[in-house]
Amino acid sequence: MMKRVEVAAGVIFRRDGRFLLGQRAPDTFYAGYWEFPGGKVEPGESPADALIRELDEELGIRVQGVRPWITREHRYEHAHVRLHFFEVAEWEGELHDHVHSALSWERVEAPEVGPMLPANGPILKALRLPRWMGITHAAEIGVQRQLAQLDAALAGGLRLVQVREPGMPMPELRAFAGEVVKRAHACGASVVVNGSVELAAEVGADGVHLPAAQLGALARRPELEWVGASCHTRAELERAAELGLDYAVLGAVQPTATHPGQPVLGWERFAELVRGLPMPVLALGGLRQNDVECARTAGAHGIAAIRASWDQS
Ligand SMILES: Nc1nc2c([nH]c(=O)n2[C@H]2C[C@H](O)[C@@H](COP(=O)(O)OP(=O)(O)OP(=O)(O)O)O2)c(=O)[nH]1
Repeated sequence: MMKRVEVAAGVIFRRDGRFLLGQRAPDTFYAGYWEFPGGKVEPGESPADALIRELDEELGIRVQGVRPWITREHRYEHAHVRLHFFEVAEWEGELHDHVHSALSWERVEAPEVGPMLPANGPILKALRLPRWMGITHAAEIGVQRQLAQLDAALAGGLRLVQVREPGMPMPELRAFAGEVVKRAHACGASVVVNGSVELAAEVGADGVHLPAAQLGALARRPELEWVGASCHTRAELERAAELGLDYAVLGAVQPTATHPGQPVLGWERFAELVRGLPMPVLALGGLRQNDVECARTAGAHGIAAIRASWDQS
C-alpha cells in the first residue's frame, strides 16, 4: 500500500477577490498543470504551519493567519495525498515565486488557466459556491412580500437561494419556485429547491437541498449541478460526504426564531464537527452578516440564513 502524504495548500485571495494559481515546473510530476501554492507537511508540523512556511519559501509572502476550508484525498500514480486546503485572506510582502513556471490570479466564478491537477476539480467547484445562502420563508410572510425582498437581496448581491417552504401546497409551491428561479437567473444567481429533485428539475432550478432525513434513504447523488444537505451531526456530515454532495449546511449555531428552544452548537463545536470534511459547509442558525468572520475562522465556507437574508432589504 502506498503511504499517505499530507499536503497543505492555500487559496490565496487578493483584495479584488481573485485567487492565486501556480503552474507546476517542468521537472515535477504533472509538469505544466496548475495548482494552489503549498507543499508537503513535514514531521511534527501542523498543516497550517506547513502552509505558512511553504508560502514564505515558495512565494516570499508572510501570512498572518489561515482559515481551515476543506480536506480531500486523492490517489495519484506516484502518491496517495491528503490535501488540507486553507483560505488565506491576510498576507503581506511582494510575490517572488521560486517554484512555478507561471502564476495567475483567477476569478472564482470562472478560472481560465488549465489543465488543473486532477485532485483539484472539486476544489474549483467548491470555490464557486456563493458565501451566503438566502432561505425563503414565503409561507410565513406571504409570496409577494418574499418576492419583493428577494429582488432587493439579488440587487444587493445575493447569489444563492434555497426555496424552503414546508406547508405550502404544491400548485402554489411550483409557481413560487418557478418565479424565484426566473428572478434569480436574471441576476446570475443560483437556486436550490428543498426536498424534491423532481420539483427542482421541473422549475429549472440549479439543484436540490436535501433535508437530513433524506440522506439515509438516498442511494446516490442526484444528477443536478448543486446538491447539498442539512446536517446536525457528524454522522450526517459524513453521509453527505460519502454521497459526494457539493455542500452541507450545519446548524443551529445560535438560537433562532424559527426553531426556538432547539439545542445550539456554538462555534467551537461547529469547528470540531466540520474538521477534515471534503466539501464546503455553510453555518446556519441565528447568524447575521457580522458573523461571517467567526464562521470562516471556524472552518465554514459561509452562512445560510432565513431572516438575515431578507430583513435588511
Ligand atoms: N501544492 C499543491 N499540491 C497539490 C495540489 N493538488 C494536488 O493534487 N497536489 C498534490 C501534488 C503533489 O503530489 C502534492 C504536493 O506536493 P509537493 O508540491 O510538495 O511535491 P511534488 O510532488 O511537486 O514534488 P516533490 O517535493 O515530491 O519533489 O500534492 C494543489 O492544489 N497544490
